[in-house]
Amino acid sequence: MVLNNYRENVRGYLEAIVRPLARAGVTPNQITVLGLLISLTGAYFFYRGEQVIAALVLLFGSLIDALDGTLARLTGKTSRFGAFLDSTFDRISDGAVLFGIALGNLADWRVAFIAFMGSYLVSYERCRAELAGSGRLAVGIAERAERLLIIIITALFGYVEYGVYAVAILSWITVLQRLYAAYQRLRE
Ligand SMILES: CC(C)CCC[C@@H](C)CCC[C@@H](C)CCC[C@@H](C)CCOC[C@@H](COP(=O)(O)OP(=O)(O)OC[C@H]1O[C@@H](n2ccc(N)nc2=O)[C@H](O)[C@@H]1O)OCC[C@H](C)CCC[C@H](C)CCC[C@H](C)CCCC(C)C
Ligand SMILES: O=P([O-])([O-])O[C@@H]1[C@@H](O)[C@H](O)[C@@H](O)[C@H](O)[C@@H]1O
Ligand SMILES: [Mg+2]
Ligand SMILES: [Mg+2]
Repeated sequence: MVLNNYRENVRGYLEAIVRPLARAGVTPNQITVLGLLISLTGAYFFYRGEQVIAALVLLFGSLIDALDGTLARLTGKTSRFGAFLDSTFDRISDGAVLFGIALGNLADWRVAFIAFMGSYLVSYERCRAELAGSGRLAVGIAERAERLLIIIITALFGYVEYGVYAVAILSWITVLQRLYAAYQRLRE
């Protein structure tokens, strides 16, 4: 919730980046696919134990992830499939990053698994509750932007292990926060 509030502050910069792309005829879905490929590359660097490079690649991948939606909105090309593709690729990226960290022995695989379950549940809860009519359930201390930034910053300093611990704990707190919010909005 916290970082999502800053979307408006960076919108102008993101639009400046996508304008030439729009002129070149690049489509939002192409950017979405590129974003996934970059995130998978970041995951690969984690697997190789190169956490600083992985962090920089993931940071770049996050920028690309912000550009697809920006391009879609700027050119009036938002689509329901694009939204679905973006969310689906977010899940693949989230899973691949934690898998890469675990495979690369950068963190205890059991903690990575708990972080993985928590991360997926947070996003699933939002999707399922919104489908049930809760309205926008962007609630909780560790939404995707926070989780990603924790991994990126700790990896930049060579301590991604602690990032995984933090995501494991904070994502499960968010699971409880969303459970409670959904209960309040959907109980009757
Ligand atoms: C090589 C590197 C060094 C390069 C560095 C570049 C930097 C300038 C990086 C800046 C990145 C910054 C913009 C984002 C960082 C936050 C990131 C860690 C968190 C994850 O970000 C996710 C991102 C995008 O989310 P979504 O995909 O959900 O949103 P959209 O795509 O916009 O919209 C989806 C929506 O669009 C439609 N659509 C989409 C796709 C498609 N194909 N068709 C479509 O129609 C559809 O309607 C969909 O529903 O979130 C971005 C916003 C973010 C939350 C804002 C955070 C701002 C914060 C102040 C940034 C601080 C970060 C700081 C630069 C980090 C540096 C710190 C350092 C110590 C690491
Ligand atoms: O923040 P979170 O809910 O864990 O994760 C998600 C968002 O960040 C993402 O952009 C959206 O497309 C997903 O469907 C999901 O809701
Ligand atoms: Mg996006
Ligand atoms: Mg995305």
